[in-house]
Amino acid sequence: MSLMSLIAALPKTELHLHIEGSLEPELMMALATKHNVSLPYTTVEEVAAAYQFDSLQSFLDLYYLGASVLRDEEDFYCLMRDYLQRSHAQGVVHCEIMFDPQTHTERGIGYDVFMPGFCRAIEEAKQNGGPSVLLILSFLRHLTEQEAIQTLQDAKPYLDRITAVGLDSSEKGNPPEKFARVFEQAGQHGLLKVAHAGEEGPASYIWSALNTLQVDRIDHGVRCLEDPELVEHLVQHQIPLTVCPLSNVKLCVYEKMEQHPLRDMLAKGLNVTVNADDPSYFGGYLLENYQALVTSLALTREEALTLIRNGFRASFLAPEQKQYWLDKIEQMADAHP
Ligand SMILES: Nc1ncnc2[nH]cnc12
Ligand SMILES: [Zn+2]
Repeated sequence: MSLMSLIAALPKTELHLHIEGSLEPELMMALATKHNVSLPYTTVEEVAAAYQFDSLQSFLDLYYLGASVLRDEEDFYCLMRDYLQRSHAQGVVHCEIMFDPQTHTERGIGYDVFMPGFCRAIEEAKQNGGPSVLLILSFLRHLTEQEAIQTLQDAKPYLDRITAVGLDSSEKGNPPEKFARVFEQAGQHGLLKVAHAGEEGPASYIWSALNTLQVDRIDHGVRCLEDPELVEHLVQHQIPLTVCPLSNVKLCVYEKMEQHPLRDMLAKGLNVTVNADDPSYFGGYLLENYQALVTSLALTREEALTLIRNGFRASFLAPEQKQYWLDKIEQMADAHP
């Protein structure tokens, strides 16, 4: 069995996935027609051709534009259904999915529209043997903390469906400490915490996410490598980093996949996981990320197994569920030496 066939067959997690970033050009065009939304593209090929980014911001501009076609409950249902079908086909058994309420509420589309759509698709996946799903409510960091506090308030009727809060969007100039109070409030509601940090922003933002926001995981975190003391801290406390290789290359964090430090990070003992981020914008879902690591970095079988195990260890699953999947991985790895 080839390494890629083994990776494909093993149960896997997805811990860093923006549902709005899984909007495929086909669905975007269909919804633009349905709602009479005008986009600067007329064909799926034109959409794909526009996905050339030179920074996080250049991507975010198109990501928010794309999300503007999502209008009614059925649209959000289709978005989640399509993502869960694709990830199921790739052997993903558990997903922790971010959604950006403010991308929708700013357009007058409320929780009462997107939450029922998401939840219907999640229930359906559960009935059909698809992945289990936990939801992460992510605040847009280019907006104010007061707006994030309002967003958390508005989520109150839905908190039983939400596991954690997150922090995404334009990183530079919007440090984690800007959101100290809203993360504290989220903690008081019993929510877990993650934050994008050290993607484009400096290593100091990772310290701030840990010390000020008290996050359970860091999304991206690759720039920790610029601060040896931080690396030591992350290794010592085994803080999970949800790394997204295709995203990092597409957004020019690294020029080429061959330059990606993922194997060095593993060698240092960092608790690294592999994830897709915004698969329809970055050229692939979870397996395409693994494929890139195997092809461009010569990822080994042991490293691949470590990454896959780390995904379950870093997840918000209950300990017995983690153990169930970790045992399955060992059985399957033993059966295919
Ligand atoms: N990779 C990313 N970084 C920051 N914000 C995002 N929103 C969606 N994808 C993102
Ligand atoms: Zn992200």
